Amino acid sequence: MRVLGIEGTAWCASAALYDAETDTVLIESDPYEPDSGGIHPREAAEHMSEAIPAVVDRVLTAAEERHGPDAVDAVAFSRGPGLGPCLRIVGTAARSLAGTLGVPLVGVNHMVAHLEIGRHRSGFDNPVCLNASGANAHLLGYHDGRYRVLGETMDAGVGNAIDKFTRHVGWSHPGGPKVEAAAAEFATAASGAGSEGEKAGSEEEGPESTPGADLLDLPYVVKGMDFSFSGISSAANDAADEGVPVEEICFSLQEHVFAMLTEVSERALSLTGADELVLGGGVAQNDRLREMLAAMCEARGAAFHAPEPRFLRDNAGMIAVLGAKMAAAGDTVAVAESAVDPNFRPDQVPVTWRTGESVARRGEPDRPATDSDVDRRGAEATVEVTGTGGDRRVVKRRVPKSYRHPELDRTLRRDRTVAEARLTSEARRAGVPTPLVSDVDLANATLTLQHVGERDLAAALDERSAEAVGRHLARLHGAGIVHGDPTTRNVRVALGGERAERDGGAGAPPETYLIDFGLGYHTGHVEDHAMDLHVFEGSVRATATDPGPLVAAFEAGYEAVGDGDVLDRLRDVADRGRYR
Ligand SMILES: C[C@@H](O)[C@H](NC(=O)OP(=O)(O)OC[C@H]1O[C@@H](n2cnc3c(N)ncnc32)[C@H](O)[C@@H]1O)C(=O)O
Ligand SMILES: Nc1ncnc2c1ncn2[C@@H]1O[C@H](COP(=O)(O)OP(=O)(O)OP(=O)(O)O)[C@@H](O)[C@H]1O
Ligand SMILES: [Fe+2]
Repeated sequence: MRVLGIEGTAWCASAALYDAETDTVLIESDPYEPDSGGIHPREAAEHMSEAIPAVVDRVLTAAEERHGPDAVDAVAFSRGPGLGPCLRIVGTAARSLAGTLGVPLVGVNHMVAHLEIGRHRSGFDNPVCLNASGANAHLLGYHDGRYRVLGETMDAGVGNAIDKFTRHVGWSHPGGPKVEAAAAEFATAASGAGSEGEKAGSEEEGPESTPGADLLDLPYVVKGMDFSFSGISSAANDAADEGVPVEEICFSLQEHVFAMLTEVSERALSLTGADELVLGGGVAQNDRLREMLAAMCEARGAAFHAPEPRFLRDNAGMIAVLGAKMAAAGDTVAVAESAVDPNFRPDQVPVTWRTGESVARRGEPDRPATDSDVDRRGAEATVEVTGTGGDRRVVKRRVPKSYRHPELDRTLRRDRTVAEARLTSEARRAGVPTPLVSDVDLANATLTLQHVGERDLAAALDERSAEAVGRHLARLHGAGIVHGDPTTRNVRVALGGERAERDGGAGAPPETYLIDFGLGYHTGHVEDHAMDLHVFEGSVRATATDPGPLVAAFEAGYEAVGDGDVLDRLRDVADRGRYR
Protein backbone atom coordinates (compact mmCIF):
# COMPACT_ATOMS: atom_id res chain seq x y z
CA MET A 1 0.00 0.00 0.00
CA ARG A 2 1.09 3.55 -0.78
CA VAL A 3 -0.41 6.51 1.05
CA LEU A 4 -0.14 10.18 0.30
CA GLY A 5 -0.11 12.21 3.53
CA ILE A 6 -0.81 15.91 3.94
CA GLU A 7 0.16 17.96 6.99
CA GLY A 8 -0.60 21.58 7.72
CA THR A 9 -1.80 22.07 11.29
CA ALA A 10 0.17 25.27 11.89
CA TRP A 11 3.52 26.14 10.35
CA CYS A 12 4.62 23.26 8.16
CA ALA A 13 3.00 22.72 4.77
CA SER A 14 4.03 19.19 3.96
CA ALA A 15 3.17 16.24 1.74
CA ALA A 16 4.61 12.75 1.82
CA LEU A 17 4.40 9.38 0.17
CA TYR A 18 4.70 6.32 2.34
CA ASP A 19 5.32 3.01 0.64
CA ALA A 20 4.44 0.29 3.14
CA GLU A 21 6.04 -2.46 1.06
CA THR A 22 9.50 -0.93 1.11
CA ASP A 23 8.93 1.10 4.29
CA THR A 24 10.21 4.24 2.61
CA VAL A 25 8.97 7.77 3.13
CA LEU A 26 9.38 10.69 0.76
CA ILE A 27 8.66 14.06 2.41
CA GLU A 28 8.35 17.49 0.80
CA SER A 29 7.89 20.41 3.20
CA ASP A 30 7.62 24.17 3.01
CA PRO A 31 7.75 25.93 6.38
CA TYR A 32 6.07 29.22 7.22
CA GLU A 33 8.56 31.59 8.77
CA PRO A 34 7.02 34.66 10.40
CA ASP A 35 8.85 37.96 9.77
CA SER A 36 8.47 38.88 13.40
CA GLY A 37 6.86 37.52 16.56
CA GLY A 38 5.26 34.08 16.70
CA ILE A 39 2.89 32.27 14.36
CA HIS A 40 0.07 34.51 13.08
CA PRO A 41 -2.91 32.25 12.28
CA ARG A 42 -4.01 34.30 9.26
CA GLU A 43 -0.51 34.45 7.75
CA ALA A 44 -0.05 30.74 8.45
CA ALA A 45 -3.29 29.97 6.60
CA GLU A 46 -2.21 32.12 3.66
CA HIS A 47 1.04 30.19 3.58
CA MET A 48 -0.88 26.88 3.59
CA SER A 49 -3.08 27.85 0.69
CA GLU A 50 -0.04 28.69 -1.41
CA ALA A 51 2.32 25.96 -0.26
CA ILE A 52 0.08 22.89 0.09
CA PRO A 53 -0.77 22.54 -3.63
CA ALA A 54 2.93 22.85 -4.49
CA VAL A 55 4.22 20.23 -2.03
CA VAL A 56 1.38 17.84 -2.93
CA ASP A 57 2.19 18.28 -6.58
CA ARG A 58 5.86 17.49 -6.05
CA VAL A 59 5.10 14.31 -4.14
CA LEU A 60 2.39 13.17 -6.51
CA THR A 61 4.59 13.75 -9.54
CA ALA A 62 7.41 11.75 -7.97
CA ALA A 63 4.96 8.99 -7.02
CA GLU A 64 3.48 8.74 -10.50
CA GLU A 65 6.88 8.79 -12.15
CA ARG A 66 7.88 5.85 -10.00
CA HIS A 67 4.68 3.85 -9.82
CA GLY A 68 2.44 5.03 -12.66
CA PRO A 69 -1.07 6.48 -12.51
CA ASP A 70 -2.26 4.19 -9.67
CA ALA A 71 0.59 5.21 -7.40
CA VAL A 72 -1.60 6.21 -4.47
CA ASP A 73 -4.00 3.89 -2.59
CA ALA A 74 -5.27 6.40 -0.01
CA VAL A 75 -4.98 10.05 0.99
CA ALA A 76 -4.37 10.80 4.68
CA PHE A 77 -4.55 14.25 6.24
CA SER A 78 -4.06 15.93 9.61
CA ARG A 79 -7.55 16.44 10.97
CA GLY A 80 -6.42 18.19 14.15
CA PRO A 81 -5.45 19.49 16.58
CA GLY A 82 -4.16 22.72 15.12
CA LEU A 83 -5.15 26.14 13.85
CA GLY A 84 -8.67 26.06 12.35
CA PRO A 85 -7.93 28.12 9.22
CA CYS A 86 -4.87 25.97 8.40
CA LEU A 87 -6.66 22.70 9.04
CA ARG A 88 -9.53 23.67 6.77
CA ILE A 89 -7.17 24.29 3.86
CA VAL A 90 -5.51 20.91 4.37
CA GLY A 91 -8.90 19.19 4.70
CA THR A 92 -10.17 20.71 1.48
CA ALA A 93 -7.02 19.76 -0.40
CA ALA A 94 -7.16 16.18 0.89
CA ARG A 95 -10.85 15.69 0.05
CA SER A 96 -10.46 16.97 -3.46
CA LEU A 97 -7.32 14.91 -4.06
CA ALA A 98 -8.98 11.72 -2.80
CA GLY A 99 -11.92 12.47 -5.11
CA THR A 100 -9.71 13.08 -8.14
CA LEU A 101 -7.63 9.96 -7.53
CA GLY A 102 -10.69 7.90 -6.62
CA VAL A 103 -9.11 6.58 -3.39
CA PRO A 104 -10.29 6.52 0.23
CA LEU A 105 -9.69 9.38 2.65
CA VAL A 106 -8.10 8.87 6.08
CA GLY A 107 -8.42 11.49 8.87
CA VAL A 108 -5.37 11.35 11.13
CA ASN A 109 -4.91 12.79 14.60
CA HIS A 110 -1.67 14.76 14.45
CA MET A 111 -0.71 13.94 18.06
CA VAL A 112 -1.24 10.22 17.62
CA ALA A 113 0.86 10.50 14.46
CA HIS A 114 3.72 12.04 16.51
CA LEU A 115 3.50 8.95 18.71
CA GLU A 116 2.98 6.27 16.09
CA ILE A 117 5.94 7.37 13.99
CA GLY A 118 8.15 6.67 17.02
CA ARG A 119 6.55 3.28 17.54
CA HIS A 120 6.90 2.50 13.87
CA ARG A 121 10.53 3.54 13.58
CA SER A 122 11.61 1.88 16.84
CA GLY A 123 9.70 -1.34 16.38
CA PHE A 124 8.68 -1.05 20.04
CA ASP A 125 5.60 -2.93 20.97
CA ASN A 126 3.89 -0.90 23.63
CA PRO A 127 5.83 2.22 24.54
CA VAL A 128 4.91 5.24 26.58
CA CYS A 129 5.23 8.29 24.35
CA LEU A 130 6.44 11.71 25.35
CA ASN A 131 5.24 14.19 22.83
CA ALA A 132 7.30 17.37 23.10
CA SER A 133 5.98 19.66 20.44
CA GLY A 134 5.35 23.37 20.07
CA ALA A 135 1.70 23.65 21.00
CA ASN A 136 1.54 20.53 23.18
CA ALA A 137 3.35 18.44 25.71
CA HIS A 138 1.93 15.19 26.92
CA LEU A 139 2.51 11.60 27.82
CA LEU A 140 0.48 8.95 26.09
CA GLY A 141 0.08 5.29 26.87
CA TYR A 142 -2.02 2.63 25.16
CA HIS A 143 -4.73 1.01 27.19
CA ASP A 144 -7.80 -0.88 26.03
CA GLY A 145 -8.05 0.44 22.52
CA ARG A 146 -7.15 4.08 23.20
CA TYR A 147 -4.12 6.22 23.76
CA ARG A 148 -4.71 7.59 27.23
CA VAL A 149 -3.28 10.92 28.27
CA LEU A 150 -1.15 9.97 31.27
CA GLY A 151 0.03 13.50 31.87
CA GLU A 152 0.17 16.83 30.08
CA THR A 153 0.97 20.48 30.37
CA MET A 154 -1.57 22.49 32.29
CA ASP A 155 -0.84 25.60 30.24
CA ALA A 156 1.57 26.18 27.34
CA GLY A 157 3.10 23.57 25.07
CA VAL A 158 6.81 23.04 25.66
CA GLY A 159 7.98 24.68 22.42
CA ASN A 160 5.67 27.63 22.95
CA ALA A 161 6.98 28.07 26.49
CA ILE A 162 10.53 28.32 25.13
CA ASP A 163 9.49 30.50 22.19
CA LYS A 164 7.75 32.91 24.57
CA PHE A 165 11.12 33.65 26.15
CA THR A 166 12.93 34.04 22.83
CA ARG A 167 10.27 36.46 21.60
CA HIS A 168 10.76 38.45 24.79
CA VAL A 169 14.49 38.81 24.08
CA GLY A 170 13.80 39.67 20.44
CA TRP A 171 14.89 36.45 18.74
CA SER A 172 13.06 35.28 15.64
CA HIS A 173 10.72 32.28 15.54
CA PRO A 174 11.29 29.41 16.18
CA GLY A 175 13.29 30.00 19.33
CA GLY A 176 13.98 26.41 20.38
CA PRO A 177 17.07 25.80 18.22
CA LYS A 178 18.53 29.16 19.28
CA VAL A 179 18.04 28.36 22.94
CA GLU A 180 19.74 25.02 22.38
CA ALA A 181 22.75 26.66 20.72
CA ALA A 182 23.06 29.38 23.39
CA ALA A 183 22.75 26.86 26.22
CA ALA A 184 25.44 24.65 24.70
CA GLU A 185 27.72 27.65 24.35
CA PHE A 186 27.19 28.56 28.00
CA ALA A 187 27.88 24.99 29.14
CA THR A 188 31.05 24.80 27.07
CA ALA A 189 32.33 28.11 28.40
CA ALA A 190 31.57 27.06 31.97
CA SER A 191 33.27 23.72 31.50
CA GLY A 192 36.42 25.47 30.29
CA ALA A 193 36.35 27.70 33.37
CA GLY A 194 35.35 24.85 35.68
CA SER A 195 38.14 22.49 34.73
CA GLU A 196 40.70 24.88 36.16
CA GLY A 197 38.61 26.37 38.89
CA GLU A 198 36.85 25.41 42.08
CA LYS A 199 34.60 22.82 40.48
CA ALA A 200 37.46 20.48 39.66
CA GLY A 201 37.12 18.57 42.91
CA SER A 202 33.33 18.21 42.83
CA GLU A 203 32.18 14.71 43.65
CA GLU A 204 28.90 14.69 41.83
CA GLU A 205 29.12 14.78 38.11
CA GLY A 206 26.36 15.62 35.70
CA PRO A 207 26.12 14.39 32.13
CA GLU A 208 28.77 15.64 29.73
CA SER A 209 26.83 18.58 28.43
CA THR A 210 26.13 19.97 31.91
CA PRO A 211 29.52 20.35 33.40
CA GLY A 212 29.86 22.65 36.36
CA ALA A 213 27.77 25.41 34.78
CA ASP A 214 25.82 27.29 37.42
CA LEU A 215 22.09 27.04 37.49
CA LEU A 216 19.59 29.83 37.97
CA ASP A 217 16.81 29.05 40.38
CA LEU A 218 13.68 28.83 38.20
CA PRO A 219 10.21 27.41 38.94
CA TYR A 220 10.05 23.62 38.64
CA VAL A 221 6.40 22.58 38.60
CA VAL A 222 5.40 18.93 38.40
CA LYS A 223 2.11 17.56 39.72
CA GLY A 224 2.05 13.83 39.37
CA MET A 225 2.47 13.37 35.62
CA ASP A 226 1.12 16.84 34.80
CA PHE A 227 3.29 19.90 34.70
CA SER A 228 3.17 23.63 34.09
CA PHE A 229 5.43 26.01 32.19
CA SER A 230 3.73 29.39 32.69
CA GLY A 231 5.79 30.23 35.79
CA ILE A 232 9.12 29.36 34.23
CA SER A 233 8.49 31.35 31.06
CA SER A 234 7.70 34.47 33.11
CA ALA A 235 10.67 33.92 35.45
CA ALA A 236 13.00 33.57 32.45
CA ASN A 237 11.64 36.82 30.99
CA ASP A 238 12.13 38.57 34.34
CA ALA A 239 15.71 37.33 34.58
CA ALA A 240 16.41 38.80 31.14
CA ASP A 241 14.90 42.12 32.22
CA GLU A 242 17.16 42.08 35.26
CA GLY A 243 20.21 41.74 33.05
CA VAL A 244 21.11 38.07 33.56
CA PRO A 245 23.08 37.01 30.45
CA VAL A 246 20.73 35.41 27.98
CA GLU A 247 22.93 32.31 27.43
CA GLU A 248 22.81 31.61 31.13
CA ILE A 249 19.01 31.83 31.11
CA CYS A 250 18.82 29.53 28.07
CA PHE A 251 20.95 26.95 29.85
CA SER A 252 18.89 27.02 33.04
CA LEU A 253 15.61 27.09 31.14
CA GLN A 254 16.54 23.90 29.29
CA GLU A 255 17.84 22.19 32.42
CA HIS A 256 14.57 22.84 34.26
CA VAL A 257 12.07 22.27 31.49
CA PHE A 258 13.67 19.08 30.20
CA ALA A 259 14.21 17.69 33.71
CA MET A 260 10.49 18.18 34.32
CA LEU A 261 9.65 16.29 31.13
CA THR A 262 12.10 13.53 32.00
CA GLU A 263 10.75 13.20 35.52
CA VAL A 264 7.14 12.84 34.38
CA SER A 265 8.22 10.36 31.72
CA GLU A 266 9.91 8.26 34.36
CA ARG A 267 6.81 8.44 36.51
CA ALA A 268 4.72 7.29 33.55
CA LEU A 269 7.04 4.32 32.96
CA SER A 270 6.82 3.46 36.62
CA LEU A 271 3.04 3.80 36.81
CA THR A 272 2.29 1.77 33.69
CA GLY A 273 5.07 -0.76 34.12
CA ALA A 274 6.21 -0.01 30.55
CA ASP A 275 9.85 -0.47 29.62
CA GLU A 276 9.91 1.44 26.35
CA LEU A 277 9.78 5.18 25.73
CA VAL A 278 9.48 6.99 22.44
CA LEU A 279 9.86 10.70 21.90
CA GLY A 280 8.06 12.86 19.36
CA GLY A 281 7.42 16.50 18.43
CA GLY A 282 9.55 19.42 17.29
CA VAL A 283 11.29 19.98 20.63
CA ALA A 284 12.45 16.36 20.46
CA GLN A 285 15.10 17.59 18.02
CA ASN A 286 16.90 19.01 21.04
CA ASP A 287 20.01 17.00 21.92
CA ARG A 288 19.89 17.85 25.61
CA LEU A 289 16.30 16.60 25.97
CA ARG A 290 17.21 13.39 24.18
CA GLU A 291 20.30 12.97 26.32
CA MET A 292 18.30 13.32 29.54
CA LEU A 293 15.62 10.86 28.46
CA ALA A 294 18.21 8.36 27.26
CA ALA A 295 20.06 8.60 30.60
CA MET A 296 16.83 8.15 32.58
CA CYS A 297 15.81 5.13 30.52
CA GLU A 298 19.23 3.57 30.75
CA ALA A 299 19.22 3.91 34.52
CA ARG A 300 15.92 2.06 34.79
CA GLY A 301 16.68 -0.52 32.14
CA ALA A 302 14.10 0.82 29.70
CA ALA A 303 14.57 1.18 25.96
CA PHE A 304 14.46 4.65 24.43
CA HIS A 305 13.95 5.79 20.88
CA ALA A 306 13.73 9.16 19.17
CA PRO A 307 13.19 9.06 15.40
CA GLU A 308 15.31 11.14 13.04
CA PRO A 309 14.60 14.89 13.03
CA ARG A 310 12.60 14.82 9.78
CA PHE A 311 10.01 12.68 11.59
CA LEU A 312 10.05 14.74 14.79
CA ARG A 313 9.12 18.24 13.67
CA ASP A 314 5.74 18.54 11.99
CA ASN A 315 5.86 16.56 8.77
CA ALA A 316 3.52 14.67 6.47
CA GLY A 317 5.61 11.50 6.70
CA MET A 318 4.12 10.63 10.06
CA ILE A 319 0.63 11.35 8.71
CA ALA A 320 1.19 9.02 5.75
CA VAL A 321 2.62 6.22 7.92
CA LEU A 322 -0.28 6.28 10.38
CA GLY A 323 -2.67 6.81 7.47
CA ALA A 324 -1.44 3.54 5.96
CA LYS A 325 -2.02 1.65 9.21
CA MET A 326 -5.50 3.11 9.52
CA ALA A 327 -6.38 2.42 5.89
CA ALA A 328 -5.20 -1.18 6.25
CA ALA A 329 -7.56 -1.51 9.23
CA GLY A 330 -10.43 -0.12 7.13
CA ASP A 331 -10.43 3.06 9.18
CA THR A 332 -11.27 5.52 6.42
CA VAL A 333 -13.69 8.43 6.55
CA ALA A 334 -16.53 9.51 4.26
CA VAL A 335 -16.07 12.98 2.83
CA ALA A 336 -19.30 14.14 4.49
CA GLU A 337 -17.93 13.17 7.88
CA SER A 338 -14.39 14.40 7.45
CA ALA A 339 -14.66 17.81 9.12
CA VAL A 340 -11.48 19.01 10.80
CA ASP A 341 -11.26 19.45 14.58
CA PRO A 342 -8.90 22.10 16.02
CA ASN A 343 -9.28 20.51 19.48
CA PHE A 344 -8.94 16.86 18.44
CA ARG A 345 -7.64 14.97 21.49
CA PRO A 346 -5.49 11.87 21.11
CA ASP A 347 -7.70 9.95 23.54
CA GLN A 348 -10.70 10.51 21.27
CA VAL A 349 -9.21 8.25 18.62
CA PRO A 350 -10.31 4.60 18.51
CA VAL A 351 -7.02 2.79 17.90
CA THR A 352 -8.34 0.55 15.14
CA TRP A 353 -4.93 -0.52 13.85
CA ARG A 354 -3.86 -2.28 17.04
CA THR A 355 -6.94 -4.43 17.63
CA GLY A 356 -5.21 -7.73 17.08
CA GLU A 357 -2.94 -7.11 20.03
CA SER A 358 -3.16 -8.45 23.49
CA VAL A 359 -4.46 -5.51 25.40
CA ALA A 360 -3.09 -3.31 28.01
CA ARG A 361 -0.43 -3.71 30.40
CA ARG A 362 -1.84 -2.86 33.80
CA GLY A 363 0.22 -1.34 36.54
CA GLU A 364 3.29 -3.27 37.57
CA PRO A 365 2.19 -6.43 39.26
CA ASP A 366 2.36 -5.62 42.92
CA ARG A 367 4.80 -7.91 44.62
CA PRO A 368 3.42 -9.04 47.94
CA ALA A 369 5.33 -7.08 50.53
CA THR A 370 5.39 -9.91 52.97
CA ASP A 371 8.79 -9.96 54.51
CA SER A 372 12.13 -8.34 54.82
CA ASP A 373 13.67 -8.93 51.44
CA VAL A 374 11.35 -6.99 49.21
CA ASP A 375 12.88 -4.08 47.37
CA ARG A 376 10.84 -1.80 45.23
CA ARG A 377 11.51 1.09 43.02
CA GLY A 378 9.18 4.01 42.45
CA ALA A 379 9.97 6.74 39.96
CA GLU A 380 12.04 8.73 42.41
CA ALA A 381 13.14 6.45 45.15
CA THR A 382 14.26 2.99 46.04
CA VAL A 383 12.23 1.38 48.76
CA GLU A 384 13.53 -1.36 50.97
CA VAL A 385 11.29 -3.24 53.38
CA THR A 386 12.89 -4.37 56.62
CA GLY A 387 11.65 -6.15 59.74
CA THR A 388 8.75 -8.54 60.09
CA GLY A 389 5.12 -8.56 61.16
CA GLY A 390 3.85 -5.35 62.72
CA ASP A 391 7.43 -4.03 62.88
CA ARG A 392 7.95 -3.84 59.18
CA ARG A 393 9.57 -0.62 58.05
CA VAL A 394 10.22 0.97 54.73
CA VAL A 395 13.52 2.68 54.05
CA LYS A 396 12.92 5.10 51.22
CA ARG A 397 15.87 6.72 49.55
CA ARG A 398 15.57 9.37 46.88
CA VAL A 399 18.38 8.35 44.58
CA PRO A 400 20.44 10.87 42.62
CA LYS A 401 19.29 11.19 39.04
CA SER A 402 22.21 11.45 36.68
CA TYR A 403 20.08 13.03 33.95
CA ARG A 404 19.52 16.27 35.80
CA HIS A 405 21.88 19.06 36.76
CA PRO A 406 23.58 18.17 40.08
CA GLU A 407 22.40 21.35 41.74
CA LEU A 408 18.79 20.82 40.73
CA ASP A 409 19.07 17.18 41.73
CA ARG A 410 20.30 18.03 45.22
CA THR A 411 17.62 20.66 45.76
CA LEU A 412 14.78 18.44 44.61
CA ARG A 413 15.86 15.42 46.63
CA ARG A 414 16.36 17.41 49.77
CA ASP A 415 13.22 19.55 49.51
CA ARG A 416 11.06 16.55 48.76
CA THR A 417 12.47 14.53 51.62
CA VAL A 418 11.76 17.40 54.00
CA ALA A 419 8.26 17.89 52.60
CA GLU A 420 7.47 14.19 52.76
CA ALA A 421 8.55 13.84 56.39
CA ARG A 422 6.66 16.91 57.48
CA LEU A 423 3.45 16.43 55.53
CA THR A 424 3.14 12.69 56.20
CA SER A 425 3.01 13.52 59.90
CA GLU A 426 0.79 16.57 59.54
CA ALA A 427 -1.67 14.63 57.39
CA ARG A 428 -1.95 11.93 59.98
CA ARG A 429 -2.63 14.54 62.67
CA ALA A 430 -5.43 15.83 60.42
CA GLY A 431 -7.00 12.36 60.52
CA VAL A 432 -5.69 10.96 57.22
CA PRO A 433 -4.14 7.50 57.54
CA THR A 434 -0.43 7.72 56.65
CA PRO A 435 2.68 5.82 57.78
CA LEU A 436 4.50 6.90 60.93
CA VAL A 437 7.84 8.51 60.16
CA SER A 438 10.54 7.05 62.36
CA ASP A 439 13.72 8.53 60.90
CA VAL A 440 14.79 11.34 58.62
CA ASP A 441 18.28 11.37 57.13
CA LEU A 442 18.50 14.52 55.03
CA ALA A 443 22.11 14.07 54.01
CA ASN A 444 21.13 10.88 52.20
CA ALA A 445 17.59 11.98 51.31
CA THR A 446 16.35 8.93 53.18
CA LEU A 447 13.25 8.36 55.29
CA THR A 448 12.31 5.42 57.46
CA LEU A 449 8.56 4.86 57.48
CA GLN A 450 6.11 2.43 58.97
CA HIS A 451 5.11 -0.22 56.44
CA VAL A 452 1.42 0.20 55.66
CA GLY A 453 -1.14 -1.72 53.59
CA GLU A 454 -0.89 -4.97 51.70
CA ARG A 455 -0.69 -3.57 48.20
CA ASP A 456 -0.83 -0.45 46.06
CA LEU A 457 -4.28 0.77 45.15
CA ALA A 458 -3.24 0.35 41.48
CA ALA A 459 -3.42 -3.41 42.08
CA ALA A 460 -6.61 -3.33 44.14
CA LEU A 461 -8.70 -0.56 42.66
CA ASP A 462 -12.38 -0.74 43.55
CA GLU A 463 -15.13 1.74 44.30
CA ARG A 464 -14.88 1.48 48.06
CA SER A 465 -11.20 2.31 48.05
CA ALA A 466 -11.67 5.09 45.51
CA GLU A 467 -14.34 6.59 47.75
CA ALA A 468 -12.01 6.39 50.73
CA VAL A 469 -9.30 8.22 48.81
CA GLY A 470 -11.84 10.96 48.07
CA ARG A 471 -12.54 11.31 51.78
CA HIS A 472 -8.85 11.35 52.67
CA LEU A 473 -8.04 14.05 50.14
CA ALA A 474 -10.97 16.16 51.33
CA ARG A 475 -9.72 15.91 54.90
CA LEU A 476 -6.18 16.73 53.79
CA HIS A 477 -7.33 19.77 51.86
CA GLY A 478 -9.41 20.84 54.85
CA ALA A 479 -6.13 20.99 56.77
CA GLY A 480 -4.63 23.20 54.06
CA ILE A 481 -2.38 20.53 52.54
CA VAL A 482 -2.23 19.16 49.00
CA HIS A 483 -0.67 15.81 48.29
CA GLY A 484 0.80 16.78 44.93
CA ASP A 485 0.95 13.28 43.44
CA PRO A 486 -2.08 11.25 44.57
CA THR A 487 -1.93 8.49 41.98
CA THR A 488 -3.15 4.93 42.52
CA ARG A 489 0.49 4.01 43.20
CA ASN A 490 0.67 6.39 46.11
CA VAL A 491 -2.22 4.86 48.00
CA ARG A 492 -1.73 1.67 49.98
CA VAL A 493 -4.61 -0.67 50.73
CA ALA A 494 -5.03 -3.14 53.60
CA LEU A 495 -7.65 -5.53 52.35
CA GLY A 496 -10.57 -6.27 54.68
CA GLY A 497 -10.07 -10.01 54.69
CA GLU A 498 -6.39 -9.82 55.51
CA ARG A 499 -7.03 -7.31 58.24
CA ALA A 500 -9.92 -9.32 59.61
CA GLU A 501 -7.61 -12.29 59.95
CA ARG A 502 -5.03 -10.23 61.72
CA ASP A 503 -7.47 -8.37 63.99
CA GLY A 504 -9.82 -11.28 64.60
CA GLY A 505 -12.73 -9.27 63.16
CA ALA A 506 -14.77 -10.16 60.08
CA GLY A 507 -15.57 -8.33 56.85
CA ALA A 508 -13.87 -5.11 57.86
CA PRO A 509 -13.74 -2.62 54.96
CA PRO A 510 -10.41 -2.08 53.24
CA GLU A 511 -8.26 0.54 54.89
CA THR A 512 -6.45 3.00 52.66
CA TYR A 513 -3.33 5.02 53.43
CA LEU A 514 -1.85 7.93 51.55
CA ILE A 515 1.92 7.74 51.03
CA ASP A 516 4.62 9.67 49.16
CA PHE A 517 3.98 13.30 50.11
CA GLY A 518 7.20 14.52 48.50
CA LEU A 519 5.40 16.78 46.02
CA GLY A 520 2.99 18.10 48.66
CA TYR A 521 2.78 21.60 50.06
CA HIS A 522 0.59 23.90 52.12
CA THR A 523 -2.09 25.80 50.29
CA GLY A 524 -5.68 26.88 50.74
CA HIS A 525 -6.21 27.54 47.03
CA VAL A 526 -9.19 25.80 45.48
CA GLU A 527 -7.18 25.52 42.27
CA ASP A 528 -4.40 23.51 43.91
CA HIS A 529 -6.89 21.26 45.64
CA ALA A 530 -8.69 20.65 42.35
CA MET A 531 -5.36 19.74 40.77
CA ASP A 532 -4.94 16.92 43.31
CA LEU A 533 -8.29 15.48 42.26
CA HIS A 534 -7.31 15.85 38.62
CA VAL A 535 -4.11 13.89 39.20
CA PHE A 536 -5.93 11.07 40.97
CA GLU A 537 -8.61 10.84 38.30
CA GLY A 538 -5.94 10.94 35.60
CA SER A 539 -4.20 7.93 37.11
CA VAL A 540 -7.50 6.04 37.31
CA ARG A 541 -8.46 6.92 33.72
CA ALA A 542 -5.03 5.97 32.47
CA THR A 543 -5.12 2.46 33.89
CA ALA A 544 -8.70 1.32 34.60
CA THR A 545 -10.77 -0.41 31.95
CA ASP A 546 -13.98 1.16 33.22
CA PRO A 547 -12.95 4.31 35.08
CA GLY A 548 -16.43 5.92 35.23
CA PRO A 549 -17.77 4.28 38.43
CA LEU A 550 -14.40 4.60 40.17
CA VAL A 551 -14.19 8.31 39.43
CA ALA A 552 -17.80 8.76 40.56
CA ALA A 553 -17.12 6.95 43.84
CA PHE A 554 -13.99 9.04 44.37
CA GLU A 555 -15.87 12.28 43.83
CA ALA A 556 -18.72 11.14 46.09
CA GLY A 557 -16.17 10.47 48.84
CA TYR A 558 -14.68 13.91 48.36
CA GLU A 559 -18.06 15.59 48.34
CA ALA A 560 -19.13 13.88 51.56
CA VAL A 561 -16.29 15.49 53.50
CA GLY A 562 -14.91 18.37 51.44
CA ASP A 563 -15.65 21.57 49.64
CA GLY A 564 -18.01 21.46 46.62
CA ASP A 565 -16.16 24.39 45.02
CA VAL A 566 -13.15 22.15 44.53
CA LEU A 567 -15.21 19.70 42.48
CA ASP A 568 -16.56 22.60 40.41
CA ARG A 569 -13.04 23.84 39.79
CA LEU A 570 -11.99 20.34 38.79
CA ARG A 571 -14.10 20.71 35.61
CA ASP A 572 -12.17 23.86 34.65
CA VAL A 573 -8.84 22.23 35.37
CA ALA A 574 -9.71 19.25 33.19
CA ASP A 575 -10.73 21.54 30.31
CA ARG A 576 -7.59 23.57 30.64
CA GLY A 577 -5.40 20.61 29.86
CA ARG A 578 -7.04 20.52 26.42
CA TYR A 579 -5.42 22.11 23.43
CA ARG A 580 -6.23 25.63 22.52
C1 LIG B 1 -0.59 20.98 16.46
C2 LIG B 1 0.72 21.20 15.73
O1 LIG B 1 0.56 22.25 14.83
C3 LIG B 1 1.83 21.55 16.68
N1 LIG B 1 3.05 21.66 15.92
C4 LIG B 1 4.20 22.10 16.41
O2 LIG B 1 4.25 22.53 17.52
O3 LIG B 1 5.32 22.00 15.62
P1 LIG B 1 6.53 21.06 16.00
O4 LIG B 1 7.35 20.92 14.78
O5 LIG B 1 6.06 19.77 16.66
O6 LIG B 1 7.31 21.88 17.11
C5 LIG B 1 7.77 23.17 16.88
C6 LIG B 1 8.49 23.64 18.13
O7 LIG B 1 9.72 22.94 18.25
C7 LIG B 1 10.68 23.83 18.76
N2 LIG B 1 12.01 23.36 18.41
C8 LIG B 1 12.51 23.07 17.21
N3 LIG B 1 13.81 22.70 17.32
C9 LIG B 1 14.14 22.75 18.63
C10 LIG B 1 15.31 22.50 19.38
N4 LIG B 1 16.44 22.11 18.81
N5 LIG B 1 15.25 22.66 20.72
C11 LIG B 1 14.12 23.05 21.32
N6 LIG B 1 12.99 23.30 20.66
C12 LIG B 1 12.99 23.15 19.33
C13 LIG B 1 10.34 25.14 18.12
O8 LIG B 1 10.89 26.22 18.86
C14 LIG B 1 8.81 25.12 18.15
O9 LIG B 1 8.34 25.67 19.36
C15 LIG B 1 2.04 20.45 17.72
O10 LIG B 1 2.44 19.34 17.36
O11 LIG B 1 1.81 20.73 18.90
N1 LIG C 1 5.14 3.22 53.95
C1 LIG C 1 5.01 2.29 53.02
N2 LIG C 1 4.39 1.13 53.26
C2 LIG C 1 4.26 0.18 52.31
N3 LIG C 1 4.72 0.30 51.08
C3 LIG C 1 5.33 1.43 50.75
C4 LIG C 1 5.50 2.49 51.69
N4 LIG C 1 6.17 3.49 51.08
C5 LIG C 1 6.38 3.08 49.83
N5 LIG C 1 5.89 1.85 49.61
C6 LIG C 1 5.94 1.08 48.34
O1 LIG C 1 6.98 1.54 47.52
C7 LIG C 1 6.48 2.11 46.31
C8 LIG C 1 7.30 3.35 45.95
O2 LIG C 1 7.20 4.28 47.01
P1 LIG C 1 6.95 5.83 46.77
O3 LIG C 1 5.72 6.04 45.96
O4 LIG C 1 6.96 6.51 48.08
O5 LIG C 1 8.24 6.15 45.95
P2 LIG C 1 8.47 7.12 44.75
O6 LIG C 1 9.72 6.74 44.11
O7 LIG C 1 8.32 8.51 45.25
O8 LIG C 1 7.30 6.80 43.80
P3 LIG C 1 6.59 7.67 42.66
O9 LIG C 1 7.36 8.94 42.50
O10 LIG C 1 6.64 6.73 41.51
O11 LIG C 1 5.20 7.84 43.16
C9 LIG C 1 5.02 2.41 46.59
O12 LIG C 1 4.24 2.39 45.42
C10 LIG C 1 4.67 1.29 47.55
O13 LIG C 1 4.37 0.10 46.86
FE1 LIG D 1 3.30 18.61 15.85
